[in-house]
Amino acid sequence: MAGRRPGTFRKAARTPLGIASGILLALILLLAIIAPALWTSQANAIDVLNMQQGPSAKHLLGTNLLGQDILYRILVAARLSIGLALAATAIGVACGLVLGTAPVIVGHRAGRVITAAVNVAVAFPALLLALFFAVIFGVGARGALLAIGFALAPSFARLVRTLSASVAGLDYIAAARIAGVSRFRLLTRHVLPNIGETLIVNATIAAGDALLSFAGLSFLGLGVQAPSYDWGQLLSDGLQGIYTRPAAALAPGVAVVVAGLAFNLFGEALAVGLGSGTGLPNTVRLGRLRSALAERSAKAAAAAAEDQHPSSGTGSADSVLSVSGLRVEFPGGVRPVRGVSFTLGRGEALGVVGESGSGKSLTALAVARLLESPAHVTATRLELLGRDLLGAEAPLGEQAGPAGRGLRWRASCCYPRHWGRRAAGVPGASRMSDRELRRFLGVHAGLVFQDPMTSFNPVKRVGIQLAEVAAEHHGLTRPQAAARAVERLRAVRIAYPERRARQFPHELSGGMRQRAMIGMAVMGEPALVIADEPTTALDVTVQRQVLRLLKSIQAGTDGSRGDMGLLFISHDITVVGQVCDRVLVMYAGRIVESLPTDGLAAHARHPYTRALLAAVPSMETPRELPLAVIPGRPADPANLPAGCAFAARCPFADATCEQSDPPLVADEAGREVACWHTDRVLAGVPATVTTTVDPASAAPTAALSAPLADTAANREQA
Ligand SMILES: Nc1ncnc2c1ncn2[C@@H]1O[C@H](COP(=O)(O)OP(=O)(O)OP(=O)(O)O)[C@@H](O)[C@H]1O
Repeated sequence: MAGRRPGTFRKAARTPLGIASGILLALILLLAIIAPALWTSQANAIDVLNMQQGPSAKHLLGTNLLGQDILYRILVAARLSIGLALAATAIGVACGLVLGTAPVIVGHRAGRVITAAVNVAVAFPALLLALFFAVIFGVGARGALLAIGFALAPSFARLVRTLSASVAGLDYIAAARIAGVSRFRLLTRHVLPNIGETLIVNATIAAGDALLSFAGLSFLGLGVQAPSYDWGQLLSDGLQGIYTRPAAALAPGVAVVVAGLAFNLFGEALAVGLGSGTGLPNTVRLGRLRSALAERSAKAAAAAAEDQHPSSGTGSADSVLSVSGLRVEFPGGVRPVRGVSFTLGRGEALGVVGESGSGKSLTALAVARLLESPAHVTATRLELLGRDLLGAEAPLGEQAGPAGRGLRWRASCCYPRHWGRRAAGVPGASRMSDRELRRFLGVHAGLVFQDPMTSFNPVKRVGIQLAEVAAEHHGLTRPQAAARAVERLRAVRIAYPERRARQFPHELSGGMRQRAMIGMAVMGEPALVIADEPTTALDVTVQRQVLRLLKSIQAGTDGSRGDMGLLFISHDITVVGQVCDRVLVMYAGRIVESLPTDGLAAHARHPYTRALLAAVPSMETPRELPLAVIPGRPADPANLPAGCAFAARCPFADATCEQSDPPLVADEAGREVACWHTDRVLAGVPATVTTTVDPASAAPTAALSAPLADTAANREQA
């Protein structure tokens, strides 16, 4: 919804259903425009010799009481019927917009009254409201128009309110608020443009309903009055002779149904098309998968090379999560995750660090099976508690895996709805259906996102949202789930949990929301919790509290089982050092180093890891010198070099680095690094041959090439 790219709306209509219903709708609208100009005289012509006749060659659908041709009248009535339906929908949308957005503009108290009134109005069936308003506004086309328009308003008001609430909590709205943007401007510039598409889809569907409602009112004699006529009135006229001339009644009925269906189906097609691309919080904007088989086979060779990194991805009986050869690709040759492998043991906290764009979040989302098309996720192994999460398709015939790994199977999945539908191919893994997989992940995995505001539904109370998880995945009754939600809020050290459970997300502070999010993630004591930069949005004090909380839950010092695996994603290597037992350093979609956090500064051998450590200022960092930064920019996942992706920014890089990507090699202590020059890195001897390092970044480069500064922080880490 928010931030949808231009053109997506048009693309949504390009489904088979969208095309068919679009053509039908266009024909009906064209008919409504041209029919009165072409056939009004024939429709109004009175033929006293042929009154109340059945279908004949001259009058294909017969004639009415005055001998007027029913077919021509149905064609001509299209304009009034459809015009009134569209006008009523416009009134409904306009009133809905006013009522739905009023609470934002008029302030809290008046806003609550309006919201309550809208909620009461929504409880009444729209047709009942239309009849009520029809009596108030009087008989006739204008009265019916206002009646149906106002009857539609409450549901649009509710929709606008819900949609506005869902975008109102987003970061950019908060930023605009802080910048002093007025409420009205906030609404017109930031909120409404982001809910426009959904409103249009709903308005299209509502136009079909309005058409039926008009036919109903006219049929009851409350709508269009003679000498004007619409389909409802023709239906009413035709019904008088239903037994002798059924065509006169059936034909206007068919016209109403066909036109109503065209609106509804077109709206549905738009909704399905647009809905498939809308997202999860913190997720990736999705478009269309364009991967052709030829492209796939061309990439296979490069993939094979990347997957040869031995890494820690062999899996073990005691591992919570086993990932091997995980890659994520987007159309256009974008390869943000390239053959990532790791295992996460029970009770282990594994950190993933790297600069922005290194592929950390996509790795987490792929593991949690949250990536949708056009993201193309493949892996040779993706198992949680030994169960295959990916579902596997037939092998692509690649048997050229790394020596000792034996036959290599390539599991592939693009759409969540395909989960489990593929034949199981990963040895030892059992296949799950879609439902089983959802349930399995719901019970055994929890997620904590960077911004809990976008992860919580803004219009639902916190307790209800937590309870939903328990009710859905743990089979608890409502009261049990509610009690569990309160208990979890207490466990994550939220004061007055009963009261907080009854509040909406926006009523909690940032730190509280994040703790509530953690509470939600651990509702069922999952085996795996993925925390994607959970403290980035928090101040340092709250950050410490949240980190401690996560650590205590993971280690079991808070009374929980203590065997939870924590996959902790951060761009801050010192935070990872505090929370995790082991760290994976990611660069350009690959793991370039894997080592224990204990003695991180002393043992880091990859220039990138050392650069990340050097970039952390400490109390002893000389204030007169500029802070060390990593020169240049992160590699573009759509345009990766043939050799080491870090070479262009690395002072140790030489021709070898530019030509070939170093494999991830384990030392005798089990630490893994992907660098051709670890000895020189440890000795702090930069390359003699200058590479393509950005000359503008020469000064910081010196900081990289020097051995890691002997600062207090580094000593502490060492
Ligand atoms: N839908 C998409 N289409 C194309 N490229 C994408 C898409 N989503 C993400 N990417 C690219 O994938 C790369 C990795 O993204 P990811 O979100 O995993 O990075 P990250 O390391 O988590 O960064 P951050 O710390 O900023 O969250 C980025 O370069 C990003 O531009």
